Amino acid sequence: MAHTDTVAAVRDAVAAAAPEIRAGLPGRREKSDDENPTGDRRLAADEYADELLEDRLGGLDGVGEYASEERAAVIDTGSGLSVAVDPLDGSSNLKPNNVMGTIVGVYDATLPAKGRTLVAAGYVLYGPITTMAFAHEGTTTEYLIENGEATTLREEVTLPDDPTVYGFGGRVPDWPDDFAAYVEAIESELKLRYGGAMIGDVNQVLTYGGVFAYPALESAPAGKLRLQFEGNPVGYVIESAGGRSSDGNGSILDVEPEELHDRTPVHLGNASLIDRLESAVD
Ligand SMILES: O=P(O)(O)OC[C@H]1O[C@](O)(COP(=O)(O)O)[C@@H](O)[C@@H]1O
Ligand SMILES: [Mg+2]
Ligand SMILES: [Mg+2]
Repeated sequence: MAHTDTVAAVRDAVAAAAPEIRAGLPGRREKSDDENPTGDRRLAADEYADELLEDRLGGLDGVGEYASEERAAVIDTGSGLSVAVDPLDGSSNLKPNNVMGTIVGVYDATLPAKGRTLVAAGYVLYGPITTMAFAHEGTTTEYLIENGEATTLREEVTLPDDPTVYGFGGRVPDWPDDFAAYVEAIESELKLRYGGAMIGDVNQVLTYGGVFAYPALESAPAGKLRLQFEGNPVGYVIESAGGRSSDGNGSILDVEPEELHDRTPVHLGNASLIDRLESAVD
C-alpha cells in the first residue's frame, strides 16, 4: 500500500474515532490505581481511548506498529508505517471539563524513531467543537470533525506573522534561570494563554501565533512531555505550518531517541520566538 494511502487511512480513522472518544468521556473521569509507563495515574478515559485507537489504527493495512503513551511496549500489527499515539492529551483537564486532545504521529521507521522519519502527524482538539490539525507532505490542514467525518476548514495553515500569545508549563520556581529570563523578555510583547493541555495551548499558537513551551525544569531536565507521542508529532505539525520546534538546542525532530517513553523539553511557535529562546537558553 502506498504511504499516502496509509496516511489518509490513519487520518480518517482518527477522525472517525474522535466522536466516539468524546462520547466515552462523561463516565470515565475518575483516576484508576494504575500508572502509565511514565508514571502518570491513568484515567479510565485514557485506557478507553488507547484501546479504541489500537483497534482502529492497528487494524489498518499499511500500519505495522502501534505504540501509545499508555503502553510499555510497541505492538507489532503487520508491516508498514508505525503509528505513535497520545490517546488523550491533557487528561487532567477532564475533571474540570476543559479542553483535551488526541495526538498521532505516523513514522516511516520502527519505534522509537527520530521525528525526521515522520511522514505525517496531527492532533484532534476536543473544544467547543471538534477540530483536527493534520500535517503531511509539508503542509498543515485544519479540519472540522462532525459525525466522524473530516471536512476541510483551512488548507496550508500557517502561523500568523505577528504573534500574540504564549503559554508555558511547569512550576515557575522550577524554571531554569535562563528560561525565566526569556519569559520575562517576551511577556511584555505577548499575552498569556495557558490551559494545561498541550493540544489546547498549541492550537492557540497555531491560530494566533506565539510560543508554547513545556521547558526543561530544575527538577526534571528532560521536562515532562514525551518525544515519540507528543514532542515529535506536534513539532511536525508546527514546522509544517511554517513555525519552529526546539528542544532548546535545535529542532525536536532531530532528537535521537533512546527509549520509547523518553521525555524532551518542548518549545514550539513562530520561528523568531524560538530563535530567541535558543539564544537565551544556550
Ligand atoms: O499540569 P502539568 O503537570 O504541568 O502538565 C501539563 C502538561 O501535561 C500534559 O497534560 C501531558 O499530557 P497527558 O495528559 O497526555 O499526560 C500536557 O498536555 C500538558 O502540557
Ligand atoms: Mg499528552
Ligand atoms: Mg495522554
